Amino acid sequence: MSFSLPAVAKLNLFLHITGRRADGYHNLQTLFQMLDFGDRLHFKADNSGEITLSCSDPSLNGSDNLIYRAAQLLKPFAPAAAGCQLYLEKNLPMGGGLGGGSSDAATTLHGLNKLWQLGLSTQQLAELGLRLGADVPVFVHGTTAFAEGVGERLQAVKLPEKIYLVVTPHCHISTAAIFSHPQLKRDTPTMVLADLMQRNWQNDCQPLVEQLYPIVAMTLQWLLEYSPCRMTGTGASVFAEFPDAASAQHALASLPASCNGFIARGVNQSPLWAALTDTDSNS
Ligand SMILES: C[C@](O)(CO)[C@H](O)COP(=O)(O)OP(=O)(O)OC[C@H]1O[C@@H](n2ccc(N)nc2=O)[C@H](O)[C@@H]1O
Ligand SMILES: Nc1ncnc2c1ncn2[C@@H]1O[C@H](COP(=O)(O)OP(=O)(O)OP(=O)(O)O)[C@@H](O)[C@H]1O
Repeated sequence: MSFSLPAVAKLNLFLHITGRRADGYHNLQTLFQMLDFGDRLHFKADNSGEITLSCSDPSLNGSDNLIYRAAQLLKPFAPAAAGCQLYLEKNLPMGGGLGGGSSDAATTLHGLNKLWQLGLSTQQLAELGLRLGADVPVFVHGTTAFAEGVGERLQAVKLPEKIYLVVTPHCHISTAAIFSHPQLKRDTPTMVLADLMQRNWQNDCQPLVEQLYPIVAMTLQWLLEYSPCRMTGTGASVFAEFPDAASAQHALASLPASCNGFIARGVNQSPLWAALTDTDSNS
């Protein structure tokens, strides 16, 4: 059996940090917007009992890849002879706040659950995924969602499916470094979702990241000429909403050389779900 599945990006439309837990992790309130753009993972079953992974970007070939680690988490649920060959087509920038690695891990969990016919529920996959990272559960559920806790308490939200220009300045920002920084704002009051939806949306990591990485501040200034914009996650990517693809394309055409960018549509449900249904009907 073989098939391929998408691993899409997310935006944090707002990101509030409401406190720090004893284990160092932070409690958040965030609105995850799924996009229709991302990586692609190819799955092939074999009877080797081994997991092999190769990537379009060879720097990702190691066993610390979240895809490999997700596959290892599922291996104990499968017969000893169950093996797989995985190939990652990497399209998303890394360390960009778009959740690429987490999304790859979530797609791996769904893909191998199918390939090895494990019959695990989405909830079981999300709980396993949380061991790999706070962003993995939302990609396992694959819907635009409001999240609390460290990002694992999810409530699906339906939003208008808008066009976004996503711009990633050429700098790598470590999520752990931002969350452990003494100057990070960690005291935004917890609010109910209805109030959060009414307010101006903000990202509590943005002021610190703009200060530490002037290129992020400059990219936001450039994008602001076209449309109101914000940062996603802990950066470095920033995004703005556009009324249509043509106006987003107009801005993308004058992208500074210090950045990469792509245009995507916000979707309420990840295309992963439709692709999983297709593999059902093809297998
Ligand atoms: C910034 C976001 O992308 C917003 O969606 C996520 O909160 C980050 O999720 P992630 O990359 O999956 O994060 P993890 O791989 O679990 O953790 C990376 C680092 O970020 C810190 N971290 C992460 C999530 C969180 N709620 N609080 C944290 O303090 C942890 O100290 C950890 O060392
Ligand atoms: N499959 C993967 N794809 C990308 N990065 C991976 C993967 N597996 C492990 N990594 C490691 O994780 C780091 C962060 O990658 P990722 O692209 O997920 O960051 P991010 O978009 O900032 O994520 P988040 O928004 O969840 O913080 C990379 O620098 C890389 O070393």
